[in-house]
Amino acid sequence: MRLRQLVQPFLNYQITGAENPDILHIVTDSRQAAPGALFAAIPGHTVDGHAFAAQAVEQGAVALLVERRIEGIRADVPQVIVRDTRHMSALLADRLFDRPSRRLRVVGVTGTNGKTTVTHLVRHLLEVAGRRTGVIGTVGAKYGDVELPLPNTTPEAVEVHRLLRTFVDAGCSHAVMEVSSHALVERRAAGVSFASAAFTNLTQDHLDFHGTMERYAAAKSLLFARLGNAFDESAGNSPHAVINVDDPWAQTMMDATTAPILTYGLEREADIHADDVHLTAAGATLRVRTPVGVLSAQTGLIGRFNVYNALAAIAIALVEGVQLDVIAAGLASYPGVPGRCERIDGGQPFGVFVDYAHTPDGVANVLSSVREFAKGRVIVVIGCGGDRDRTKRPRMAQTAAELADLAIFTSDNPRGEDPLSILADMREGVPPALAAKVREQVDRRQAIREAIREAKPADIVVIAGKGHEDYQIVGRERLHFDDREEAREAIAALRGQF
Ligand SMILES: CC(=O)N[C@H]1[C@@H](OP(=O)(O)OP(=O)(O)OC[C@H]2O[C@@H](n3ccc(=O)[nH]c3=O)[C@H](O)[C@@H]2O)O[C@H](CO)[C@@H](O)[C@@H]1O[C@H](C)C(=O)N[C@@H](C)C(=O)N[C@H](CCC(=O)O)C(=O)O
Ligand SMILES: Nc1ncnc2c1ncn2[C@@H]1O[C@H](COP(=O)(O)OP(=O)(O)OP(=O)(O)O)[C@@H](O)[C@H]1O
Ligand SMILES: N[C@H](CCC[C@H](N)C(=O)O)C(=O)O
Ligand SMILES: [Mg+2]
Repeated sequence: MRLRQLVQPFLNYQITGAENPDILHIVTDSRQAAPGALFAAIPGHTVDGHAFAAQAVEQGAVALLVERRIEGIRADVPQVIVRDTRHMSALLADRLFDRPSRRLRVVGVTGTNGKTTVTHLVRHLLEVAGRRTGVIGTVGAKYGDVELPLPNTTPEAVEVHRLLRTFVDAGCSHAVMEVSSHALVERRAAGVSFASAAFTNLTQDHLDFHGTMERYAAAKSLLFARLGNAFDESAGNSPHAVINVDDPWAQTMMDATTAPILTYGLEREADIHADDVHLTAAGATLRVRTPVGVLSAQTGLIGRFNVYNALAAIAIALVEGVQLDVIAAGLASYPGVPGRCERIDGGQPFGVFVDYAHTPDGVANVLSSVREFAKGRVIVVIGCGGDRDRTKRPRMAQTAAELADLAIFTSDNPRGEDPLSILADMREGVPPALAAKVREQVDRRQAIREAIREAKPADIVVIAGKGHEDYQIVGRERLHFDDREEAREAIAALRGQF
């Protein structure tokens, strides 16, 4: 599409020169600029993309999207000057890719915990119902048999629209995406027309970025505030807000939206309400009242928190018109998400789970869930990520020390921080009375080995915080490291003793 045609619907811009190049793609990283690219210069948290405009032009960019005119750029390269390049790059990508989100039913899932689990479960339910569905989130993008790695839970906006276009071209009718709070603040989902949006819960995380829980909640509520705007009804059902009514922040999300609301929960009265739940070591059985009838279901997902995730997925599937019996079949056949309570079985006489709990609430949930069926002790290996919310460290540590019989504190992704100082932050959360339950081993590999060597028959070892990650970020390096591989090796090393 020609540059002037691309920007024409947006009134508030200025453009330099008289050129009108053909725009083939939009890039926000100068290193990806190529002939035919429009380079969008984004002021980031670490550097300002405007500093790389000249480099983008050298690499072939034919136009620039900027917040101020950049001197020294060739006159035949037009500069489109706008107030907010992050926002405008999203809207232009939506237009360049021919509005892919309007050709799909896009479901957005937000909340502190459970997004990956819910999105993958929804994808499974929709696929069982015969709807081809793409997913975007922490473990990457997936459609059909294709899996693509992604740098963030919600990628930047141009990438989001590009992926949605890929899903349309691959014949998908639906897309399910995790919408993180960072993404909402940074407008990574701008221009996406959502068919429905779900809220799982809000507990402490990311206070380094948002400052307070109120601001964190306000970020999440942005997804509900815009729900249904510019929605094309010919595409299907009206957009719905799907809300976990048992969460204390539910009302904030409900107040933000003008869309119809479908609530789910276990405690309070809800449209989708589980009124008979049995948790077992193998998962859960549940009886769920819905506006269209009663559903008896069984799931292999472990723990009460996963019953909430299942209810969110049931609600979304209902909004998308999936029949109750198909939902029940889908719940029963769902294989689970990599790195979320993933069972590692190397023939050992104790349980080993790799889990992604990386918030105080996530740690409490996974440890209390395994406690319900553990016949022996619960041992946890846990660390906290560097360069992220420090205030959650002592709380995660305290929760681990309270709920486990033995907690081995170790490194997660130290990033730019000294692993020992992260351990010191964790230690501060442990009350003296619990100190005897805690050990420290800064080397994660050794910590996993120690936990597995320590386990006796019927104990359960939970390796928390890194889940599906197959790397460890130390300084600026990303080294291969996979908790599941490490656990298997540690078990194999003991095999003669079982
Ligand atoms: C704090 C934050 O959100 N950072 C995100 C942000 O980076 P940034 O604003 O710091 O970018 P920057 O490095 O300053 O660069 C500014 C601009 O210059 C460009 N640039 C830079 C260098 C160069 O040579 N040429 C060039 O053009 C960059 O491409 C960018 O457009 O924009 C980048 C591109 O979209 C993101 O990858 C990056 O995520 C970083 C890696 C990150 O760690 N983000 C975390 C906090 C995050 O977003 N997490 C959420 C939630 C996770 C969850 O709990 O689910 C997520 O959605 O992943
Ligand atoms: N509904 C829930 N409530 C509380 N904790 C949960 C819930 N679902 C999952 N968890 C815990 O949080 C961890 C992460 O789950 P999941 O990956 O589904 O969340 P997420 O919201 O996608 O996380 P992220 O913000 O990292 O993308 C799980 O491994 C589990 O320990
Ligand atoms: N999506 C989460 C992942 C945290 C996982 C943990 N392994 C860490 O590195 O802190 C975040 O961006 O905070
Ligand atoms: Mg996720």
